[in-house]
Amino acid sequence: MSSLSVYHVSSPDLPNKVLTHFEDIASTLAEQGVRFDRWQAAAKIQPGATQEEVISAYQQQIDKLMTERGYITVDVISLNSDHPQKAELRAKFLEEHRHGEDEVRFFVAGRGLFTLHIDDYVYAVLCEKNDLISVPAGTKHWFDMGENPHFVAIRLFNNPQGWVANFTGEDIAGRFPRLED
Ligand SMILES: CSCCC(=O)/C(O)=C/O
Ligand SMILES: [Fe+2]
Ligand code: NI
Repeated sequence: MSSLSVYHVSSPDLPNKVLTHFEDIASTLAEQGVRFDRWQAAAKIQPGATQEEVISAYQQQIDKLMTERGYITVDVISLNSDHPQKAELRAKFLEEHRHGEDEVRFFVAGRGLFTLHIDDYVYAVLCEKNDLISVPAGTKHWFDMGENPHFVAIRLFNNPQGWVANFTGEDIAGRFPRLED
């Protein structure tokens, strides 16, 4: 079940609130300029499927997002626990970073934990299949795929280079909860 836990930066062990209803998650994130939608990921895709398989299964939804919201590049992260570089990949996304553009991710299988650091608060969003999250450019955040990744996310960019991250060098991510297996 998707969820949102909101913490003060000073209390990583105790969330101020935990939300599990879609409307509550979406409205709380919207107050921070973060868009959280639920789409239908109808095609059956297994983590580990290739980028080509995923894009062709979701071409219609991708085209809709690109046309309506102006994204120009798309790629896919599709990982399962057999991936030989899973530890390195996990470590890279676990460092707090920002992007110069919105971070748009459509989960079409599995799950992952996005954590956003906005002013004095931390918003941990457990995203699952069907969730579409759009985090505004410049928002500090990190992502945990867990020790045994199991997810497929379509990433949309309005930058022709695709994924570019600016790491903040802060160690805040290490203080907040990780994705449980
Ligand atoms: C859920 S897609 C992989 C993570 C990613 O692209 C990112 O930028 C995390 O912050
Ligand atoms: Fe990111
Ligand atoms: Ni699965």
